[in-house]
Amino acid sequence: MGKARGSALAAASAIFWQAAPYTLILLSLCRVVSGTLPVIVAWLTKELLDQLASDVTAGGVLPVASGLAGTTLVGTVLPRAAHYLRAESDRAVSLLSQDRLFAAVDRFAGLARFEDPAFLDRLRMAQQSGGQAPAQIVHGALDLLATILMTAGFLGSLMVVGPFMAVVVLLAAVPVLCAELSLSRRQVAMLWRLSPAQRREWFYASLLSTVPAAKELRLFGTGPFLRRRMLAERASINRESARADRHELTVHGGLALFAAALAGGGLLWAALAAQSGRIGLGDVSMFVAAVAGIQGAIGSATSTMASAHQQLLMFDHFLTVTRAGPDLPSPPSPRPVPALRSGIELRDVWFRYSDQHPWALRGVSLLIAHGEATALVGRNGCGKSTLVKLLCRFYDPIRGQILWDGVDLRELSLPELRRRTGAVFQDFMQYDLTAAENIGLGDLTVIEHPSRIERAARLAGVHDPINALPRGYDTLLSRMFVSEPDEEDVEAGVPLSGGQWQRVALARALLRNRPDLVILDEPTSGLDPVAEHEVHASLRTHRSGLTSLLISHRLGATRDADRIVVMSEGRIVEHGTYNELMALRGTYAGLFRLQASQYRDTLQNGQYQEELQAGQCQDEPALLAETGERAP
Ligand SMILES: Nc1ncnc2c1ncn2[C@@H]1O[C@H](COP(=O)(O)OP(=O)(O)OP(=O)(O)O)[C@@H](O)[C@H]1O
Repeated sequence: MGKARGSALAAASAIFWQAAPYTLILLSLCRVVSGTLPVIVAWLTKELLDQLASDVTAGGVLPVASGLAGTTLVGTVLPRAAHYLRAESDRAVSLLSQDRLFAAVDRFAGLARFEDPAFLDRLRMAQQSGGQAPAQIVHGALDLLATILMTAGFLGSLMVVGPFMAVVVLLAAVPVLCAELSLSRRQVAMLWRLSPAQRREWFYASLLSTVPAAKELRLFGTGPFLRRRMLAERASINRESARADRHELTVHGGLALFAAALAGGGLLWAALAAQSGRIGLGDVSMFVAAVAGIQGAIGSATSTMASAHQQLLMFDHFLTVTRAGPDLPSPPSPRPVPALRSGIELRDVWFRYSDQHPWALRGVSLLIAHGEATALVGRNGCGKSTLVKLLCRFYDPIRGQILWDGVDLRELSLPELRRRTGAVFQDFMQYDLTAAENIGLGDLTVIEHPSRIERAARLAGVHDPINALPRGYDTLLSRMFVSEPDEEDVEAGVPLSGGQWQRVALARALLRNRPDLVILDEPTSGLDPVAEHEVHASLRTHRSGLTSLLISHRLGATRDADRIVVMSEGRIVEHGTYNELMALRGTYAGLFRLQASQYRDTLQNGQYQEELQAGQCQDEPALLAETGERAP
């Protein structure tokens, strides 16, 4: 434990040194001076009093008096300078440590760490320390250095002046130090114990105050329930901290009485000894300064150490995250990724998310041939998105291989592989940025090229809605970050509808200049039928000649694929063209007929005709195009 703390202190000091080397030197000097200054002041005071008592001339006291004035001046200026240096170093250190933390997070090439609750918890705690931990730890160590210097200086001085007084001061200091250390350990243990309750409290608080949960909270009326849970967590935290405060009050009260009794007794002795001429007036002042200095320093150092100790625990999370090795193995010299020529082959791929999870893929073998459109269908949870995650190499297969033109993905350069892949995921992102930036994030090299962004938007069928926004492509697609002067302006930030957001995500994926592999995981599930029809037509143009993988529960969208692959419980159970699968009359044909029958029933019972006449329904060919059925 001690060794681990030592290594954490060394790591914190290294970050501090890299962030603010000169400030660290100046701060260390400040702490050395602030540790020794009270001892020097006490010596000069003693000297002055002794000289005054021994009737020296006015000129004789001048050097000592000037020295005392000088040190007092330094003592006044020093805390302010140290305060400034501390703030300056805090800024530099937090910038560097935040950068280190998020650079480390960005280095995780896969998803496994982000889906590991224990690791996520560590990451959250490393974030919560806000990059302050390394600076706080070093400040704690410097405070301790100043306390040690001051205590050693006063004890050494008292040993010279009168060993008996040194014993008295030591006797007063040791129990205070022990008690304060034990209190600080208790406090850290308590904070550690309380952290799960605190995190639960934050979780409930965020549910109560964020947009995604707001709808359900209002609809189901769960606000009071969640508020009660949040307050219950707060109440349990309050109970525990009140108990700790009562304990601290008792200990501190006892210690104060003990220290006061010892110091008072010692002072009484010193006064009597001075009166009887056994010690000088200066010795009494030295004694008084030593008692006050040591007790004050120990008091403040222990509270600094308690917070440094707490920061050490936080810093441990920071170190675990920043020192974590790569989550996906990478060869020493990864192979370049050439343009896809023959295809991507999955060879007997088995995968599960952890040893505790069941297999999500069970021996999948599949060729996604170059230039072909492959559609992947199957019921919820059959493993479609998992297969996509493996194709993007967010995870590696547990058994089996995925080959890019015959080369295992694990041997290839991952950044290059990702550059050659374009994807729209089911859980696509909605960035609180402008429309242009939301699309431009798909390829940072063209984020400043409006024509490329517009082309992608047209392809995804979202150009017209964006163009109609108050500030066109420069409209902020959120009101979250609307600046204060614009707050009254309803046009400053405009949220999109769910389907429009989905098209923006599609445009982002299509921005890449002809990626080798395009993965579309339910790219149109939130679109209205007309929009879906348009987007599929547009995608067909974009896809032609490209290798693509389309996942969709709307089977009509898959019938044009060169090959349809049907999955069930982690296995491929059927594959072939639309005609082959329909002729097979297996799972695909069954699912297809089921979907089509729902439309056919509507058509047969006349409801459709009425809706069409009332203008509530799209025309029949468009409907049938969606299901894939031919018009009778
Ligand atoms: N991060 C994860 N950790 C553990 N299990 C997971 C994770 N993601 C998916 N699974 C499990 O893996 C299996 C396959 O899930 P997957 O998301 O691949 O299915 P899917 O076919 O895409 O389903 P859907 O059609 O509902 O999107 C499911 O049993 C699911 O519970």
